[in-house]
Amino acid sequence: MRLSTFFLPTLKETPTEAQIVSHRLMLRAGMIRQTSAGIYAWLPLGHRVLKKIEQIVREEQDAAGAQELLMPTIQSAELWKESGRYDDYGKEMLRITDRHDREMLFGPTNEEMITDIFRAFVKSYRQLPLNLYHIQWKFRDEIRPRFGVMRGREFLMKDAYSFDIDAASARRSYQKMFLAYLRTFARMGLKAIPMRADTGPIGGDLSHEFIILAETGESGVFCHKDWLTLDVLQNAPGFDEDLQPFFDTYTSIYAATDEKHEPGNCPVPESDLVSARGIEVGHIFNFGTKYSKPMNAVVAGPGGEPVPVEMGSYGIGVSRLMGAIIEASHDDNGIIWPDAVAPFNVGLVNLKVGDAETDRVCQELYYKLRANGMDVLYDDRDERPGVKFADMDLIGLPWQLVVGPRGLKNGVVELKRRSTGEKQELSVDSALEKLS
Ligand SMILES: Nc1ncnc2c1ncn2[C@@H]1O[C@H](COS(=O)(=O)NC(=O)[C@@H](N)CS)[C@@H](O)[C@H]1O
Repeated sequence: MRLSTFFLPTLKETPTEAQIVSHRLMLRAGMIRQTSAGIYAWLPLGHRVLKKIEQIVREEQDAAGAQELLMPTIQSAELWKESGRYDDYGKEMLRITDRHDREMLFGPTNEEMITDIFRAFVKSYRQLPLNLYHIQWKFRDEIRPRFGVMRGREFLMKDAYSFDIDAASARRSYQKMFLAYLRTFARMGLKAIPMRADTGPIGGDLSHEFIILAETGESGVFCHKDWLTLDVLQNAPGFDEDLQPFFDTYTSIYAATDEKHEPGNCPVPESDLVSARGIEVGHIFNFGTKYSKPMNAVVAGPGGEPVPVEMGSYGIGVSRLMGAIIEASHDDNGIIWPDAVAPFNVGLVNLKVGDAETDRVCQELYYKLRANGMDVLYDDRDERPGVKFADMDLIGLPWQLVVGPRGLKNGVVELKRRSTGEKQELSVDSALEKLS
């Protein structure tokens, strides 16, 4: 992509309405634009990151054996009346009336809808276990949307739903999602700590929130200091193995949100207890027959008897993750994207547009890097080097490859690693090799 034609409306000044660094940087880097309270347009740079985050979530759900589908955003109120949640949900639910005066709503979550789809087709325990998920926009009319995409009103969520014949099998489904979540966040360069949590309007009695430690986080959390150094995926089991030992290990090291933490009843000595702020990037629930009973989602058991299925639901805040990653990975100059979610892998900087040799080498690098499968943002603008370097640091691409007449006289280009600031002078071929 050539920066001279790329729609990247960066801002010079820091927007006053942004209270936290991720919101400030997403606006300055031209990634989003607020269209109304808590609702955003995803501009090209932000959209690229959103798709990369989505793809990692998708791959790890698929690896765990979940199957992707796509449910609509607009739902009938009928289903929510069946489950009894239509009135409970309160003002957060955006209620809509269609032209035939039918009561509809913009879905805040999909337990009812997925249960309706399930009960229409699944009749036997032989078809279980089943885990269906989608990555779809949700609407929750938050009373105070804030912190940019962190607490939006329209936001992108991966929500998965598991169906099992009994509680033991449902626990295994829950454990598979538990492992999938730890793998997912680790791939994004995030340390997510699973914490016992309240179940709230979703329901059930077993629930974990996955929290990223960040001083601007909305959640107050307490955990054993070991969490700060643990590598949970070292020797992690495969999805087809017994996950109970892994699950027991990583749910026994103390970690609790402030709602669950009882200072007088905490097993961790003061000296080992960390109190911090965190961002909830995922939340998983096991809620048994809370929806299958009222909605009559039953299958024929081994003896032919009708069995209401045991369910769980598993959410990841895909759009919230964009903000969480920036909160966890930035410096004074801007964003520092982990390689796995970066909008482009390399920022190619031409220091002297119009200089024949510099232009030629940039063209060659631009062509060869893309031929090697790299996403390249080529800064071919007629701008001063200082502006180019500042923009590249702001948008946070993992690598900057800088080409200028002086370097070329010595047969070198400069390669900079954004996360460390480390710079190397390399020949063109060595740079290509290092980046491929
Ligand atoms: N207002 C919001 N803005 C951005 N992300 C949100 C918002 N509300 C929730 N999320 C994200 O969505 C995740 C799942 O939301 S949830 O309410 O906890 N869980 C559910 O909705 C369940 N149905 C899981 S399938 C949260 O962990 C959080 O990361």
